[in-house]
Amino acid sequence: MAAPFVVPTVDLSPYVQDHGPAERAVVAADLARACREVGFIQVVGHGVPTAVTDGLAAAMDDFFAQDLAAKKRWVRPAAENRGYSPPKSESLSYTLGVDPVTRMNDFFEAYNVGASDDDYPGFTATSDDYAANTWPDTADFEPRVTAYFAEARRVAHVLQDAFADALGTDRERFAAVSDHAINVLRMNNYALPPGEIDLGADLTGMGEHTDFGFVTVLWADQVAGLQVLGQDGTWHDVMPADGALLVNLGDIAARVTNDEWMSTLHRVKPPVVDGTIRRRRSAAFFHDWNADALIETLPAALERGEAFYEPVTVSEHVAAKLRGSRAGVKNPSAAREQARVEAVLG
Ligand SMILES: O=C(O)CCC(=O)C(=O)O
Ligand SMILES: [Fe+2]
Repeated sequence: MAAPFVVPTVDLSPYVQDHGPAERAVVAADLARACREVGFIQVVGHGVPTAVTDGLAAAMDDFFAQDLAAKKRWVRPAAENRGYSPPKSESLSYTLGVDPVTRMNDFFEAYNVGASDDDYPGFTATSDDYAANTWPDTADFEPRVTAYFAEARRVAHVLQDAFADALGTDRERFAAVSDHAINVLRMNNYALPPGEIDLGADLTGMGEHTDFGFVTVLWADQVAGLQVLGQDGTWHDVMPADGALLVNLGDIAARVTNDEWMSTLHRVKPPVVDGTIRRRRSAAFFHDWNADALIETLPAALERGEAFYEPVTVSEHVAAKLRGSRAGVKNPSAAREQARVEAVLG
């Protein structure tokens, strides 16, 4: 029988506060097990001040509370992956190369910000991956979101070092491919006005998908809705423990480890209570590496077997995924993911 589904909790403080190598080795081993078996981790001891996450939540509330017309002033071209995405403008299951089960787009609305080339002295972007941010005019949106972005990026880099240790890989190897990383923070709001809910329909907050990057740091409300696909082939509700951030691996981590680590499928189905969606918020910080970095299987993983994936640049990989989500084109290079999803969804 498969082991019961549990998202392991890992205390990152030996890395955050730079305790000795013995304590760090224990953390690295715990992370490795979680990455192999689940692909999701409850991370405590991350050092993100509550005032910063409170500020993020308040900035999101102020922005999303506006009417749709006011929010639509901040829509940007899809290729830039910045600004406002209205409800039902994306369909995440297309990123996997499968049709959405309901053939209805996801109802989340989102605001995206990300790294721009100004953040990286000496680097000049040649693609849309580093588009400058636009900041809505709601009070203190920029300082509050920027403060959280910096913290989430710090946590992602701490995790990246710990992952290098866990994989027995030189930290420099990952640092070199992320010195101008495409980092994106997607702030998600799951809410639909009463009356827009057709109770007969299978409502999807965000369709099933895997994240594209190396690692995702996820802040979320303690409201049900996030569901993670277990090794048992069923969906499990996951919400952050008190004070925890959820961390999950993305496709880059699966590719470099030749699927020894899991880029786990997940989706969001917020609960409907008395005919109204229980509002839920989340903010996913995607640490995606440099646009021009090549995603290649690590030598240690190749010693264990033939590579499942062709090398691809981060930019090509992200573009193939986003074409699916935004333009309704099934991602043709997601064969392995597609097989996994179809095994579950039929
Ligand atoms: O809302 C959530 O908890 C998950 C969001 C997510 O998976 C994403 O933005 O990629
Ligand atoms: Fe995700």
